[in-house]
Amino acid sequence: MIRPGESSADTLLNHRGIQRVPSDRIELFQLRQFIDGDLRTELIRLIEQDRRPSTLADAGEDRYFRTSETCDLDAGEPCVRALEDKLAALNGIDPAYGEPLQGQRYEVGQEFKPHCDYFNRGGTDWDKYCSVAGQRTWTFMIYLNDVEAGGATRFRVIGKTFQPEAGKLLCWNNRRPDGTENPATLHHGMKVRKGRKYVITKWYREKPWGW
Ligand SMILES: O=C(O)CCC(=O)C(=O)O
Ligand SMILES: [Fe+2]
Repeated sequence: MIRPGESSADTLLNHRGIQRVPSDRIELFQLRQFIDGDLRTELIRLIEQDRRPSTLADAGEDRYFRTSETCDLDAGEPCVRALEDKLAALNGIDPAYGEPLQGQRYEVGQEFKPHCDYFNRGGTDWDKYCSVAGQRTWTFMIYLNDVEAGGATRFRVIGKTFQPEAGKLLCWNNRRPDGTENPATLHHGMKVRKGRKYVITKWYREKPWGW
């Protein structure tokens, strides 16, 4: 039996059309056309309405590390609920273990430099972000639009790059099979060169988020 806060390759591969990305270093999957045009339009509208500069845990010296804008999506909005339901059906994770959905918007020149989504144990912000819900476990990310140029997501340790494509979902386990954080999940939201990029990010935790 799988734990309520967990997903697995077997669960994900039950979904028609999902592909495991070949790598023996990460559990990483891609699913095209996960969400339709109406839902994408609604989510983009919400991001436009409520965006604020993106922030970082353990922010270092580099003010240009993450230059995008972020939107905390209101769980009461019907389109946000619809996306939560689709994610739960795909990954089998009890929604209590998820952080609230976020939207990200990148203008030309904006990026999120190479990083891992898990928090640094012992980092200055560990207690602030992890004392209740624990470490991040899985990441689910959905591209809401096609980008005219740039904006790919590059996993440089495993040499794989994903182009933004409206409705496409990427998801990966931030841990190795033994449960420790996996540095091979390092990824870079590369600069948008032309157009604008919108994505949804959903992160899960070891313990309930405490909604
Ligand atoms: O925008 C991307 O391609 C990556 C976003 C990302 O890595 C994040 O929000 O953690
Ligand atoms: Fe990330």
